[in-house]
Amino acid sequence: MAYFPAFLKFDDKSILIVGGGNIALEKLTHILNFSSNITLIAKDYLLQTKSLIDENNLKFFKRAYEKGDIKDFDIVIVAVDDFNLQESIYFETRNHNILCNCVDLQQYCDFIFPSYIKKGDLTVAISTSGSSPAFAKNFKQYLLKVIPEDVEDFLKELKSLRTIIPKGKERMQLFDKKVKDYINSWDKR
Ligand SMILES: C[C@@]1(CC(=O)O)c2cc3[nH]c(cc4nc(cc5[nH]c(cc(n2)[C@H]1CCC(=O)O)[C@@](C)(CC(=O)O)[C@@H]5CCC(=O)O)C(CC(=O)O)=C4CCC(=O)O)c(CCC(=O)O)c3CC(=O)O
Ligand SMILES: NC(=O)C1=CN([C@@H]2O[C@H](COP(=O)(O)OP(=O)(O)OC[C@H]3O[C@@H](n4cnc5c(N)ncnc54)[C@H](O)[C@@H]3O)[C@@H](O)[C@H]2O)C=CC1
Repeated sequence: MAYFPAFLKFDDKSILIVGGGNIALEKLTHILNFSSNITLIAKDYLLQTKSLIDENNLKFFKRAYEKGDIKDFDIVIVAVDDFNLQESIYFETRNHNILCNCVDLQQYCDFIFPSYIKKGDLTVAISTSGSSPAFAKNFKQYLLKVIPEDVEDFLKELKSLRTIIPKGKERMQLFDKKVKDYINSWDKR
């Protein structure tokens, strides 16, 4: 079954990352763009992970995961190099109202991380449903070259016009044309 693409409200969720290595660092970097309510538990932390923790004043514990650690969290990301621990934390979360992501075992993921672009209010998320994360990453890099920097300002302008112009057919047509013209102009840049 395919994954349902949705944009989650993150700033009211408490997030636990188990692990402090390369992949925990990647997941942490991505999540920090949307929330700072993040706690980490790991036996060891990469220097770079520890710097991000300090810069963002995050709560962290330098120790092995213990059963029950998940219970106060809404979202748990298990970024450890231990498949048994990934599996057992996933099954622990089944007794709670917790969304779980295990970095190696897709069958134990309630959600998967997309590759994404964020420019102001524009977010483009790319997933291959786990078929090829490398494709998701490289396709993002391609799209980054296509989408112009000023898209952020263009969206601001549209947002403000939507508050001024009354709703209705005319407004729909006006916005449709304005956006078409803007996107068509990318080819000529
Ligand atoms: C299922 C998923 C679960 C999840 O992590 O949520 C998952 C799982 C696994 N990834 C693996 C490998 C790699 N992952 C990346 C990169 C990214 N992986 C991400 C997401 C996801 N990875 C989810 C599916 C996303 C989708 O496609 O829909 C991205 C998009 C987002 C992010 O990490 O935040 C981020 C790019 C971010 C960016 O730059 O934009 C690279 C490329 C690289 O690092 O250069 C490689 C090596 C090349 C390759 O394998 O393709 C392995 C095997 C590990 C091994 O071989 O040991 C597994 C486990 C398995 O498949 O068994
Ligand atoms: N989903 C994805 O995008 C990808 C997933 N992976 C997978 O991610 C996993 C992690 O990879 P890396 O971060 O590179 O490994 P790493 O060796 O850099 O980090 C592993 C981390 O897990 C922690 N850890 C291990 N056992 C623990 C325990 N019992 N309690 C608390 N912390 C514990 C270690 O202290 C360390 O911080 C690997 O199994 C790899 O196959 C790899 C590439 C991409």
